[in-house]
Amino acid sequence: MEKLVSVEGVCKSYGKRANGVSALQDVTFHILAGECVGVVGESGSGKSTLSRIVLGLEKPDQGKVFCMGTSLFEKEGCAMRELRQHIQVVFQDPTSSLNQRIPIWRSVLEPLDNFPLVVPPILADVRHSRRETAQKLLEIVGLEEQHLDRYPHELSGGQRQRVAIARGISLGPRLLICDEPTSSLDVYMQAQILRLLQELKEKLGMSYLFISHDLAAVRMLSDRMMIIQNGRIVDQFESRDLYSPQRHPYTQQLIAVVS
Ligand SMILES: Nc1ncnc2c1ncn2[C@@H]1O[C@H](COP(=O)(O)OP(=O)(O)OP(=O)(O)O)[C@@H](O)[C@H]1O
Repeated sequence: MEKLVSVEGVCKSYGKRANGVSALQDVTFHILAGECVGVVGESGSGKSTLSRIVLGLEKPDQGKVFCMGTSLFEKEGCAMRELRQHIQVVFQDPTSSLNQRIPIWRSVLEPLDNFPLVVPPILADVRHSRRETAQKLLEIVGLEEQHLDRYPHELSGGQRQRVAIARGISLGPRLLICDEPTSSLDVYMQAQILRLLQELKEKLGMSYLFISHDLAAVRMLSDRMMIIQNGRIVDQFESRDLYSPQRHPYTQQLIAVVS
């Protein structure tokens, strides 16, 4: 199967070397087309640094990231922009990722407005109309027409996260990075958003890099899992093998904490 993303020997430090923080150390993994790879780690283990690097927002000090066979940091201008269109992200806090001053329908369209020539297959029949495009995107994430003209503060946290997901899928990306997408929600909403992500994975066939400190959530959605500790991937396995006795001692510690 096609390797959609390859991360090879990535290292990243912040601050001066002697007393700096090593956020990622020799990180290597890949994501296949249509696959969901989960990353679990404690606070400060390097998860968000990894997502920023795969998004192309931060350069690694060492190592390479390939997206669809092209090195992410060797491209510039239009080529980089085109590559970025295929990697989208949903962050933890939907409130800060949505503009409070514009209605939901305009927020949903922002990524498409930045790429006016992109017509993802799911929007082919409505792309001629901005309003219909926004409505279709909301429908796909389980919101209704009545939500189009509301402002972010007029929605619940779970509904705002659905809007953020609608934006995330609007360009028909090959990879959706979900960086703690359920952490700001209550348990009931968390389950709903996980179910939505699961449905979208099946419907749209995109890959996910699903980042969380929640072992159970990651296991539910992921085909494969990686455990990150102090910037290093210490364990990688098929999700069904989470409880295998062969797991790394640190993975076993994480399991013990939640069981
Ligand atoms: N811009 C930065 N400047 C300095 N240090 C940073 C910066 N970004 C991250 N770090 C440090 O790098 C390490 C990894 O941080 P990162 O945010 O990637 O971890 P995380 O696993 O996402 O944590 P959390 O779950 O709390 O968000 C931490 O020690 C953090 O303090």
